[in-house]
Amino acid sequence: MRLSVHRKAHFNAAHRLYRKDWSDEKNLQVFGKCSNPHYHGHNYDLIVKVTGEIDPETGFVMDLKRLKDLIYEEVEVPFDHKNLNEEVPPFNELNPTAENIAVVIWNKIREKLKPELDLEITLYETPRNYVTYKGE
Ligand SMILES: Nc1nc2c(c(=O)[nH]1)N=C([C@H](O)[C@H](O)COP(=O)(O)OP(=O)(O)OP(=O)(O)O)CN2
Ligand SMILES: [Zn+2]
Repeated sequence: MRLSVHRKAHFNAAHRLYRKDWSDEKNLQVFGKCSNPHYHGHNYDLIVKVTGEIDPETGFVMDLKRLKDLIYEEVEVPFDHKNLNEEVPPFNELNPTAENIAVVIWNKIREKLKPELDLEITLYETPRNYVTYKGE
């Protein structure tokens, strides 16, 4: 029997949707206001879903305190109140779209989880725009 535990988290960050190899005009044409050279910010909401078997000894799929600490270390500390393009690798080289941010978060958390656990990330960039990624 497999079931899922979830942890919500939150961070604020600034970004600019932008490709260095495109002109400002092309960036503006493709990314619109999100390509503002002076950046803009979002209140990101994150949901981390971990799926696995219940450990018969602990009754846990995973200790949610450990998941909370993992998200804090891997996401909140490096991302919160940061300019993603300027301060948070790999977004100096990778366009910080919601999709790319979700994949980066997934990779960071995946490597800290036991292999038998499945991971899915839901990232809200605005209350109405969100992406999901489960490593497929
Ligand atoms: N596929 C994607 N499309 C867009 C992304 C993205 O990450 N992936 N990002 C943006 C902008 O960064 C930003 O999200 C602005 O989007 P927008 O729809 O204009 O949202 P609003 O600021 O108007 O706020 P709502 O609350 O969602 O109305 C654009 N596209
Ligand atoms: Zn944006």
